[in-house]
Amino acid sequence: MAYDDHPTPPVPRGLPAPPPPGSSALPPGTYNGTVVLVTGGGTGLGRAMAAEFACLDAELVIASRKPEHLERARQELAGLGARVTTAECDIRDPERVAALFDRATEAAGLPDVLINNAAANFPVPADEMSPNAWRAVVDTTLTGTFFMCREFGRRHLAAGTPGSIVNVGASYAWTGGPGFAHSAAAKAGVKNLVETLAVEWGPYGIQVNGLVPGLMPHEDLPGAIRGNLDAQERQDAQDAQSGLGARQPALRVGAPRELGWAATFLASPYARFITGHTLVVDGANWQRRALVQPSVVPVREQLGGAGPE
Ligand SMILES: CCCCCCC/C=C/C(=O)SCCNC(=O)CCNC(=O)[C@H](O)C(C)(C)COP(=O)(O)OP(=O)(O)OC[C@H]1O[C@@H](n2cnc3c(N)ncnc32)[C@H](O)[C@@H]1OP(=O)(O)O
Ligand SMILES: NC(=O)C1=CN([C@@H]2O[C@H](COP(=O)(O)OP(=O)(O)OC[C@H]3O[C@@H](n4cnc5c(N)ncnc54)[C@H](OP(=O)(O)O)[C@@H]3O)[C@@H](O)[C@H]2O)C=CC1
Repeated sequence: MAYDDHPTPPVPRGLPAPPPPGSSALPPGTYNGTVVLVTGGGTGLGRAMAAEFACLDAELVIASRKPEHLERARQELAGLGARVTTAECDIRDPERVAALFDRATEAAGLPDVLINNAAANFPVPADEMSPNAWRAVVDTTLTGTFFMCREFGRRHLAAGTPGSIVNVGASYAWTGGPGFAHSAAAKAGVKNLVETLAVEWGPYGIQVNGLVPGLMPHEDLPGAIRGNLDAQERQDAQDAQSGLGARQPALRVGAPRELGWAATFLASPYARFITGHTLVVDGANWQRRALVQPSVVPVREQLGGAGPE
């Protein structure tokens, strides 16, 4: 067939939209009798994942620093019919992490599933990053995740019970994250931790997996990150593109419930032989590369004006 004889390719429409809210791939009641602890479960993607577990009859424990985040989510999850315990906890403090597990165990039983979703992040050029800014992000995202895993692992090892951990990551764990040196380094550590702990704890029935969201905007995004995305949207408007979706191979951004469906699968009985794996839910955005990339704009210029909120 000559080149000119090829049929006209279809108009690109991107990846199909996900099923509507309230849908599930797993059987009803999959998490009946299962306690699921979600850190950062009061906002954003943590709240969305907690909602998917709730729809499958999990009993939930949601934990983070701010009671107003937890109370809002508690009401929403209770509206889905879930039993919910809230617990204030700063995951950077190992004693408070131990106290969180005590509270969860007293209220609901030792959690069977741990979703390590809490993290901290803001854009800042590496050369302008203060030691405290580095610590705030790495201590939360990497060290806090480790403290949570350690407490969960210790208690299950002592009890002789199986369990499942899902650590939420980010794709710049593989690529580096210009403008996010602290978070990218911490997420690389989180991915590595998944691989180490899966081997250490597999013999005791504890699965450890990673889950990486792509761009999934939501109303709780911190102002500094929202501002960064808004700046790109303004640029798209100048380029006559149509929003952030146009920058993705999927031609759309992700819906938070798509992450929830992946989390409920990874921690379910149907994924028992999957461990040490990090699943990326991002419509192949992180693999997008070309020999010639868009013109380089130094991170310091991209973030001009960005500073502490
Ligand atoms: C556009 C592409 C985006 C890709 C993103 C992909 C990955 C996405 C990851 C996430 O979305 S992670 C979740 C993000 N959510 C949060 O971070 C919510 C929780 N965040 C917070 O509570 C705060 O923002 C915090 C600063 C991270 C932590 O609060 P904490 O009370 O512990 O710290 P502070 O004492 O307020 O600050 C510590 C230190 O950091 C400096 N700092 C804070 N914000 C900024 C900023 N925007 N720019 C530069 N520096 C900042 C702050 O000044 C402190 O340093 P010192 O002044 O003491 O030196
Ligand atoms: N949204 C996106 O597009 C992407 C998100 N991610 C990852 O997804 C996860 C969720 O992010 P997202 O929902 O967007 O962001 P949010 O800011 O909504 O969630 C972060 C959560 O972490 C909690 N948290 C922060 N610091 C601590 C701490 N020290 N101790 C306990 N809890 C804490 C916050 O609650 P509180 O303030 O009450 O403590 C908040 O609920 C993160 O791991 C993030 O890195 C990765 C790639 C893309």
